Amino acid sequence: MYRLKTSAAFDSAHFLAGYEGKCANIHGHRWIIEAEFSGSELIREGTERGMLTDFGDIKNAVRQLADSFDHSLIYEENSLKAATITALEDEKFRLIPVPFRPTAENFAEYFYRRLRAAELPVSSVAVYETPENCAVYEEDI
Ligand SMILES: Nc1nc2c(c(=O)[nH]1)N=C([C@H](O)[C@H](O)COP(=O)(O)OP(=O)(O)OP(=O)(O)O)CN2
Ligand SMILES: [Zn+2]
Repeated sequence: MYRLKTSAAFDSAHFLAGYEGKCANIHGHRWIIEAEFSGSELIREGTERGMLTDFGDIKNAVRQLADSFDHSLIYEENSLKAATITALEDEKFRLIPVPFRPTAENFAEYFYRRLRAAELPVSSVAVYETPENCAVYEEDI
């Protein structure tokens, strides 16, 4: 089995609606997406011979996911009043609604599924909210 890893970071704000504690307030993280790709067969011919998949492809895919959230306020759909959203948009803030509570666990699954949809051989995704804390998503076999 071969395993490749790549990571990318983004700096964004979020809050956990309905949380009892400080994380209910808007606060920021330097989120790190660490994705692992695996397989038992290497490419046999062509420019990618001897590779599981080109580092360039997985690096770009994870980088694009990170950039799509960078320097934004990520919020769960229906967790902010319409008037609040309008006011923030009027200020030209970058708002990103997500259809899930923006926890490290949900982000790990979301990024995993996005990488799968891109037909990359992803096997797990870890999302760090702080250098010490991360959530890992991998599919049950
Ligand atoms: N299982 C999870 N627990 C929590 C998540 C999560 O995504 N999954 N997220 C949060 C909050 O986003 C919060 O920002 C993280 O809180 P905390 O661990 O307290 O972060 P700090 O490192 O900033 O805490 P200090 O102890 O103040 O340094 C909460 N839980
Ligand atoms: Zn947080």
